[in-house]
Amino acid sequence: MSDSAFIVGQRWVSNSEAELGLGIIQESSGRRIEVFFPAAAESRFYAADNAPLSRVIYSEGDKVSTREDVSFVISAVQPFNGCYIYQGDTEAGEPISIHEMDLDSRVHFNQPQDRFFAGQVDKNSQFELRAKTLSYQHELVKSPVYGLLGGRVQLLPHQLYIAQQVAQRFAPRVLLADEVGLGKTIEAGLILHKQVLSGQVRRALIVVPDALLHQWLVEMLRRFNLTFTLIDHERHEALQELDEGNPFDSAQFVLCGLNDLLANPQMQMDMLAAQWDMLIVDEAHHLAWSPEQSSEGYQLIETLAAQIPALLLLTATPEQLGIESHFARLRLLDSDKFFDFDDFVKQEAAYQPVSELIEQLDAAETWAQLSAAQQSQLKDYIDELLFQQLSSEDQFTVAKVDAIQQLLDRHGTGRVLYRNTRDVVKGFPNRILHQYELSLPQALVGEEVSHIILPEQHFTEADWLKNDSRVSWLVDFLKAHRDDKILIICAQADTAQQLENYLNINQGIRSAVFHEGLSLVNRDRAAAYFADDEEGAQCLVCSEIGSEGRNFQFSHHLVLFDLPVNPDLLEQRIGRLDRIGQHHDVHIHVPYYAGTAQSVLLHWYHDGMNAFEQVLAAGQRIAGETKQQLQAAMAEPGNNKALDSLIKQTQKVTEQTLAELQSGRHRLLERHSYNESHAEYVVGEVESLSRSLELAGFMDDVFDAFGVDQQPHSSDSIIIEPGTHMQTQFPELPDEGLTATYQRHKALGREDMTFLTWEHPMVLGAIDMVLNSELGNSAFCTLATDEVKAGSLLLEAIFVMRTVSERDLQIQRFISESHIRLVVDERGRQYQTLFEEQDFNKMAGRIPRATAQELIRHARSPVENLLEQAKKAVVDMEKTLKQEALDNMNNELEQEYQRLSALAKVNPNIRPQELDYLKQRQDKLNSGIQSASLSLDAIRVAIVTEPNN
Ligand SMILES: Nc1ncnc2c1ncn2[C@@H]1O[C@H](COP(=O)(O)OP(=O)(O)OP(=O)(O)O)[C@@H](O)[C@H]1O
Repeated sequence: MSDSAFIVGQRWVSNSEAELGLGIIQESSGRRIEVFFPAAAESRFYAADNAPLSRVIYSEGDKVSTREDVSFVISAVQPFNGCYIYQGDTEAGEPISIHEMDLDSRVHFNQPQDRFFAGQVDKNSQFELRAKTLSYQHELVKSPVYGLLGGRVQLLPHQLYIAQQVAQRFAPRVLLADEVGLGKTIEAGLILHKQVLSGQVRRALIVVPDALLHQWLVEMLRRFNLTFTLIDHERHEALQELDEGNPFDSAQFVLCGLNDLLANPQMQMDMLAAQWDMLIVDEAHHLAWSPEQSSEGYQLIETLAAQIPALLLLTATPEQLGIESHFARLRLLDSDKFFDFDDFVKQEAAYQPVSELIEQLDAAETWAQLSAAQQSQLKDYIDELLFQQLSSEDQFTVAKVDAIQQLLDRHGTGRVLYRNTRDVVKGFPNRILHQYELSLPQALVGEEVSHIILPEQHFTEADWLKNDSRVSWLVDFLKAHRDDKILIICAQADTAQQLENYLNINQGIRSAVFHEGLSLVNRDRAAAYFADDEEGAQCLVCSEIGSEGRNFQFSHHLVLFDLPVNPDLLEQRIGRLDRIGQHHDVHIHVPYYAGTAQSVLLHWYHDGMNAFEQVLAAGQRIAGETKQQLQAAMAEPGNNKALDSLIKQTQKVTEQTLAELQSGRHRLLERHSYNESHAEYVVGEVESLSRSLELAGFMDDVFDAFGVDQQPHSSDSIIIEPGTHMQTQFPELPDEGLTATYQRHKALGREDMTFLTWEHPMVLGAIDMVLNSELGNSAFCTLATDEVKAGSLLLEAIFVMRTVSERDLQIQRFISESHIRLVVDERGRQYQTLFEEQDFNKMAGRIPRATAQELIRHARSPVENLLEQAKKAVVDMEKTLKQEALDNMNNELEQEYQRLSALAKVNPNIRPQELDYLKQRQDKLNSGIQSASLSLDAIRVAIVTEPNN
């Protein structure tokens, strides 16, 4: 509507000072008008014939507010003495009718057409940036690997495979049980990150042994940009004193030490009273349980696990304490299914034939190669249709892949348990054992050799350091390896402390110590001193506690000052160095006294089960089965016969156990934990979605639009700083600026640099900033072409599908287009195919702002007509797009539902909640899509001009 006579009481907006809000004509006498802007409490005077003002008239359906802040949707607009009366119903259902003078003055124009008519036009580049941002955002959200790009991690197939499999589920509950050092923390981080980005997890809680708090805090932040708040008892107390509600509600992501929690009942109560979406528990094998009784730690986690929907338990040794302990972890994941231990043991035994069948099927090239018994077993295990395909030779090869998948899906603890081994992951360095046999020092001659496991305990305390030959051996060793970082592990904290003190003070060796007697801060400090490349310690002496969960792969020499009796502890020790990121062979050095119990242990590990040079999947079990022989041999270390018999027996048990694991449940587990071709597909998708060059181009435009300065730093990196003209705070950009790279390989080597990916909070923040602000949603340009008559007006309109629905539904995923782009003329003819986006951008010329405002004042009515034409044209498109989205969604969810409910019939690990959730989700998505509509997101009006040439 155009209405330019100035009448007292009318509402107008300033084209050049839109921030003043809605103005009221105070006086209109002849050539001068006075406008009062109540929101800014300021008046302006203008010449009536060229006032930079736009008339504001609302239409039916617009939502407005009164100056008393009562809002309503306009149902009728009545003219009244040159002004308007707006009528409607308030939210409380009361009829309301107000003069336009009584409108709220604090309006802010953000709708494209309102801004356009108010003369607020943006640069062409900003309009183009907006359209590009819509496309990029849509592409991200639609991808099945959205959430897996942003980690500062190498793209390792075994981790991405698990993360993708697990994170796509509703409230996943799994046990991540990869072998030591294969990256369970990273897998948990990837899963959490993906679920956070997709809106499924808003609040997460991590509970870990106190010694690992700092490491988790740092890993989550530097690798995933997830900022956790550490709440220990001191912080809990401080927060309590502030009296601002439950201390655990003070942060979105919280990290806690298990022991700290156990010592503080109030902390436990507060933690249980808070709402969480995901719980992660590291080193979960510490939670002791038996059918008769469970530890306090177990009980606490059990209570938390019962009320938090998603649960990730991490342990490298799921069966460390035997099958009972394994069952205890599974119970936490799903107590409905794992409620009877004896039943579970029976089920476990039943996996063997399935596993064998899978192997036989895999090896067969034709149906006929399978025996009649195997064929009939398959008939029992798989779907009828699939069985028919499998048994007809021409379909055998294709059906075989599906049949194996079905067998894996339906049998075993598969869905709740993932375990990758070094055999699958490959590329790990060798482990090399170096044995140093020392003769018994004089002071120990006559001691009971069968007791010598920790030799330092057999000297007088004052002089063990002087007399224990392992110490002098160690000093020589360290001096001979001056340029290497050496990790030394011993069982006892006292030993570690005294040994380090001696190395440091008496021998002048740069060393650090790490044991349970130190505060967490001092432990982290010691680890950091050891990690420091330039001025750091040459060696770190750790007690057993140092051997759990820590990352010391920058070192490749490990000294085992003594040997633990538990094979899992031995594996934990070696796992500090033999982990992802280790680039050298790992050298394991063991000094020991000949003819003592200690030497028996060494032979048992090395000659009996090869535990130093390879990872043992079942060390604990082998230990259990050879316990008696071990004790006998240790009781008489000089008795070669006993030693021989121990070694032979251990070798036999090891061979048998490994063979069993290969064929039984472990083989099933291995197959289900890693599917090479799917893993490669996931890695490929992550790589192709990463598009670092495009991201750099996009961010150049964003920095430009928001006034952020950037300059090259070194190859592949930039320095970003707030510019002097920056008007709003730029997300995640500190005042002092930062150095960033778009390259993963660079980011992995340079942790001081920010790694910018499409999922980095700065990039996500920038995308939000563009799309949630009005930047670029109204533009005016020339269009140099001879395809349309010069002087005509065209409208380029961008529509997006909007819906009011919960974020975690991610409706965008089902909508095939990020936006609809239309180019129309006054008669509704469409030109978007003739002038494709890129071409239009190239042909679009700048119109100076003042000229644009002048033109807009005269073009209101034709532009309103163009808008009408565009809106008419999208009606059908909206229907098609919605129908497509509904079909896509129903297809996907229906298939998923069918698959899961078929599975639920045979696999008890499918929780009924998962099926309910799918149905509810489908319903919510259905109504979300039904209520979606195409809404105008941006407009660019073009005046056609003659081509320049
Ligand atoms: N994808 C990856 N990219 C880069 N570094 C990785 C990756 N995966 C793991 N790492 C590094 O390898 C080391 C081992 O990973 P992590 O701590 O997650 O293993 P883990 O299985 O939890 O070990 P443990 O069994 O000792 O607790 C860590 O230093 C981790 O940062």
